[in-house]
Amino acid sequence: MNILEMKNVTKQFGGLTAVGNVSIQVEKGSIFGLIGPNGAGKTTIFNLITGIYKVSEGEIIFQDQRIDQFQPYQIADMGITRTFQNIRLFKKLTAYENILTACHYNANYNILDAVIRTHRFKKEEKMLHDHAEELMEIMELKDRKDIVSSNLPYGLQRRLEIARALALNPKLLLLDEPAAGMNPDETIKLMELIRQIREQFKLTVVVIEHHMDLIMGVCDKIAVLNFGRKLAEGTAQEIQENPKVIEAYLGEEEVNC
Ligand SMILES: Nc1ncnc2c1ncn2[C@@H]1O[C@H](COP(=O)(O)OP(=O)(O)OP(=O)(O)O)[C@@H](O)[C@H]1O
Repeated sequence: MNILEMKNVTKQFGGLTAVGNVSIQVEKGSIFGLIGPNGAGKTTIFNLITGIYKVSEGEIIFQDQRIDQFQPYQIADMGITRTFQNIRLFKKLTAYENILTACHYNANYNILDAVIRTHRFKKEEKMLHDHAEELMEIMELKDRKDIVSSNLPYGLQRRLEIARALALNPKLLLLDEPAAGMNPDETIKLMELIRQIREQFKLTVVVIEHHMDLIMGVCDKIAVLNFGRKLAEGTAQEIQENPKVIEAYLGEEEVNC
């Protein structure tokens, strides 16, 4: 069963076709990779799915509902969450506060509960704190809990961004270059974490990445974009053997698109 479908989606910026007639289907519970050279249209696809950009043509369907005319907040409420290519944490808040702030998006109490500190407020607050603790633990950030996020090493900031995205209880998680700036060990660790959170949170993940090891190691299916067009789609093995993909860039000495 598909959780997300893009049908013949085109996005134009003036005369530039950033995404041209792209169709993809993402199966529920899968990890789907989007790869392609710089400027291929990958981030534009994330911006279309999340409603930041409106499609010029085509349809985007999430859980059997057309979402391409929805506002970003409506799409977020339906359970689509993303991380960004350029880290966007609350820089002056601690790691814990970053996650807790996101957990509060789903807080189930009103302002009166908060002012007079009702039983419901206290119970709910405890749940949110427990959830934040759990996410810190899963993402192995617990020993950095009280560190201001801008002081965390880059790799941990990336993990914190994912933890914060998970705090919103997404059904579909979009990761935009989660391994950017990570060394090979950190990248392998991240790969394991992506698998783990998919299982634990029953998530579907779409990941854009330039690290081919991560993409080939973690994705059930991969779509390759080139100049805004879908060049190929398939399993890691099919993609690596596809002559068009090899010609476009995998055949380069360094497998790093
Ligand atoms: N808001 C915008 N206005 C005009 N052009 C844009 C806009 N956003 C993206 N583009 C253009 O669309 C094309 C696709 O960009 P996009 O950022 O989606 O590529 P990408 O595959 O994510 O690249 P990278 O790997 O470098 O992040 C590029 O030519 C880019 O300059």
